[in-house]
Amino acid sequence: MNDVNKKETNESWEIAGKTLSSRLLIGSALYPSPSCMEDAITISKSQIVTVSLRRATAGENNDNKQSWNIIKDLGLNILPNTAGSHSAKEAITTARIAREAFGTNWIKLEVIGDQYNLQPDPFETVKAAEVLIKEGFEVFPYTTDDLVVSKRLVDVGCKILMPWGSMIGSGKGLMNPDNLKAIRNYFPKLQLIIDAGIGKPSHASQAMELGYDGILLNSAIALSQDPIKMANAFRLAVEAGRLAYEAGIMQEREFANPSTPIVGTPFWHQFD
Ligand SMILES: CC(=O)[C@@H](O)[C@H](O)COP(=O)(O)O
Repeated sequence: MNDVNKKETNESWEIAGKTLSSRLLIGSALYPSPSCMEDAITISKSQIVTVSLRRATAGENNDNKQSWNIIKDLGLNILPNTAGSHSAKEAITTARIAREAFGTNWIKLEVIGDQYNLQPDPFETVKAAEVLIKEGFEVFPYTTDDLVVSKRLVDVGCKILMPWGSMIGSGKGLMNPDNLKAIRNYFPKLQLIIDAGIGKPSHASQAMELGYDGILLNSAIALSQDPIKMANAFRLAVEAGRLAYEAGIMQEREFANPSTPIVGTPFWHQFD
């Protein structure tokens, strides 16, 4: 590949010991059917798929087995999640079962503290992360955009943080971009993934332009009218946002600045 062609693609990146080309992490729930899920995941080019031990994946409950077989056959990295847990104890038990069931030490730690807005419980999340890291798990904690909670998670050993964009399934995008920027600036080396609340491809681009390392989403793809087309749209948006970040985004200015600089005498005056 020559140098110009190389600039068409994102640089590869590393997370939890894996080198990946895609920065889009995808959920496996809420799709109208297992085959739609398969096509959407394939076209998204995602290399990490999150699956729940406690919840259904695509389609009806009896489609669960079929969905799981499809995901296994895709040969991607599986990120089991603890969705449905409301305490550290519940999440730890779920993570331990998931490690056996899925044969991976990766865990998306999700401890819900409020059922109405599905906000993560920061206290229980930190408690569970500490135990799981000691047990050798690679913890991907779903957290809010609070800097101090992020610091506590790092203190107990988290190398990845997954702050929310906004509430799960809300599609509201980035509620607090300034908070997300603060986390990015405070932890320049940590792997940071936006998890939840992404509703449109432009939200995903915005997060990538802030320098986030990846995006995890589910509802906006699975619940769209055409999940396969939408998965492709999100792939492109994540790639575009990352390319823009790597290219160096221009600083906003308070005043106009001519994009065509005027140098010397305008050419028509030369004939005066
Ligand atoms: C699939 C999963 O793990 C979700 O809990 C995740 O947080 C994605 O949220 P959205 O459905 O809002 O994209």
